[in-house]
Amino acid sequence: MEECKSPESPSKKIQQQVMDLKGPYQLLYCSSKGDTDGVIREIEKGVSPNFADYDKRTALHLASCEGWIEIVDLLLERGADVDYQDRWGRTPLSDARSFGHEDICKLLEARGGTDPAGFDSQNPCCEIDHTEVDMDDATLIGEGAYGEVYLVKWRGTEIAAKTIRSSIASNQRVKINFMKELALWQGLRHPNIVQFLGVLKNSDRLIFLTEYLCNGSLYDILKKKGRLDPLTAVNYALDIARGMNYLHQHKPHAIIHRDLTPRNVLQDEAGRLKVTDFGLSKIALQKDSYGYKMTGGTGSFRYMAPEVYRREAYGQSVDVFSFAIIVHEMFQGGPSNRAESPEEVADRRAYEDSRPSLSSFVYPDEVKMFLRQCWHKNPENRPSFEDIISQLESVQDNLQKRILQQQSVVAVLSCDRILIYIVFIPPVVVAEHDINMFSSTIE
Ligand SMILES: Nc1ncnc2c1ncn2[C@@H]1O[C@H](COP(=O)(O)OP(=O)(O)OP(=O)(O)O)[C@@H](O)[C@H]1O
Repeated sequence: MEECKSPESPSKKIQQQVMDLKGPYQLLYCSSKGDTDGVIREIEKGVSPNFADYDKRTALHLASCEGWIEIVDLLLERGADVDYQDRWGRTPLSDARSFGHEDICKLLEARGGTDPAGFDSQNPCCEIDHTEVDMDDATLIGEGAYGEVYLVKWRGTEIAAKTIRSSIASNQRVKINFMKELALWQGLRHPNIVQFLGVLKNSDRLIFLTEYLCNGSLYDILKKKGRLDPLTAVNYALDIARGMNYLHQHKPHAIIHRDLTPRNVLQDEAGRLKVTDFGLSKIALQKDSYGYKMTGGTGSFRYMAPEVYRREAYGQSVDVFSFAIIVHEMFQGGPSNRAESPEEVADRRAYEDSRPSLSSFVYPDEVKMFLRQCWHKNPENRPSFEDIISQLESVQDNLQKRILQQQSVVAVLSCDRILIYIVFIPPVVVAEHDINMFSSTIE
C-alpha cells in the first residue's frame, strides 16, 4: 500500500463529524425536521437562510416538502429566496405542489413564489403502457440494491427493465425523487451514457426501461478477464471519461453521478462502455441526522471520495476520484485491499490518506501521474473530465506508437473502434531438400 499519513487522529474524525453536524447543514436538518427553535437559533448564529446543499436545496425547499408551514413562514420572514431553484430547476413551490401541501402553496404564491417549469413530478417521464412489455415473459439478468433487472422485448427490440422494490417505491418521497432523476436521465443522449427509454405506465410496481447492454458490467468483465492490457484499459477509461464529461457539462446544472463504480458501467456488443444509474444512488438510501447517507451497501464505499465519506459538502470532482479507482482496477484486474471491508478502505482513505498502490510495473509512468492527480486529497486539485480526456488521448497515442515500434507493422487500418495491424512476417529460408520433402508429403 502506498500511504501518506495524515496528521488527523481518530479523535479528529469524531471532532470532524460533530463539526459537520453543527455547521450550516444544521439549518437544513432543523428545517426538514420541523424544529422551529433550531431554525431560529441557526439563523441567529449567522447562517444564511439561503444556504444550500450540493443539490442547491435550501431550508425553504425542505420545509416545503415536509409540510412545516410555520418554518416556511419564518424562513420567508428572515429573507429566504422564495424562488430559489435547486439542481433540477425546482422551486419551493414546485416541491410543496408535489407533496400536496395546499396551505404552503398558497403561502408561497402569496409571497410571489412561482413554479417556473410547471412541475408535476408525479409524471415527468415518458410513459410506456405496461401492455407493451410482457413482464411475465421476462428473463432475469441480475439484482441490485433497488431491485431486479430483466431482459424484455419492447416493439421487437430487446431492452432492460429495472424494477424498484416495493419497499422503496411505496415511499411517496422516494418515488418522487426517483421520478425527478429519471426525468433528468430521459433528456440525455450520448454514446457513453446508457439510453433511458421510459417508465412503465399503470404497472403495480415502479419499473423503468433502458437500452439493453449484452456484455454486462465492467465488474463482470474484470471478474472474468482479470487485468486488462494497458491499451484496452485506456480505451475503456476514455469511454467512461467521455460519458462523465457529458454529465458534468450538462446545462444548466452539472449532473454528478455520486456512485460511479464498475457495476454502473456497462458494455455494449461493439465493446463500448456506457455509464448508467447516475443520481439514483442517494435516493433510496437511509436518511440519517446529516441528511442522506450513502450506505455503500454493494461496495460503493471502495469508490467513495474521502469528502463524501466524511460527509462534507462535495462537488463533481467526487466522480473523478471514483473514476481513478476504477482505472486502477482495470490495470490491476480487480480491487486493491480485497482483504479489508469496503468501509474500512473508505475510512482509511478519508482519514489516513491511504491510496491504492502504484508501485507495480503494470502502470506506464504517465498513468501513475494521472491517477495521483485524480485521487488527490484536495478535490480542487483533481482534473476535470475534459482534461482527463486529453491526457488519456495522449497516453493512448503513446501506447499505440509503442506497439507499432515493437512489431514490424507495415500498416494500420482503423475501422470504427477496431484497429487492424498489418504485420510484416519475414520469409523463412528453407533448404531445397526440405521443399522436396514437403512436396512429397502433399502427394
Ligand atoms: N441496461 C442493462 N443491460 C444489461 N444488463 C444490465 C442493465 N442494467 C443492469 N444490468 C445488470 O443487471 C444486474 C443488476 O444491476 P443493477 O444496476 O440493478 O445493480 P448493480 O449495479 O449491480 O448494483 P447497485 O444496485 O448497487 O448499483 C447487474 O449484473 C447489471 O450488470
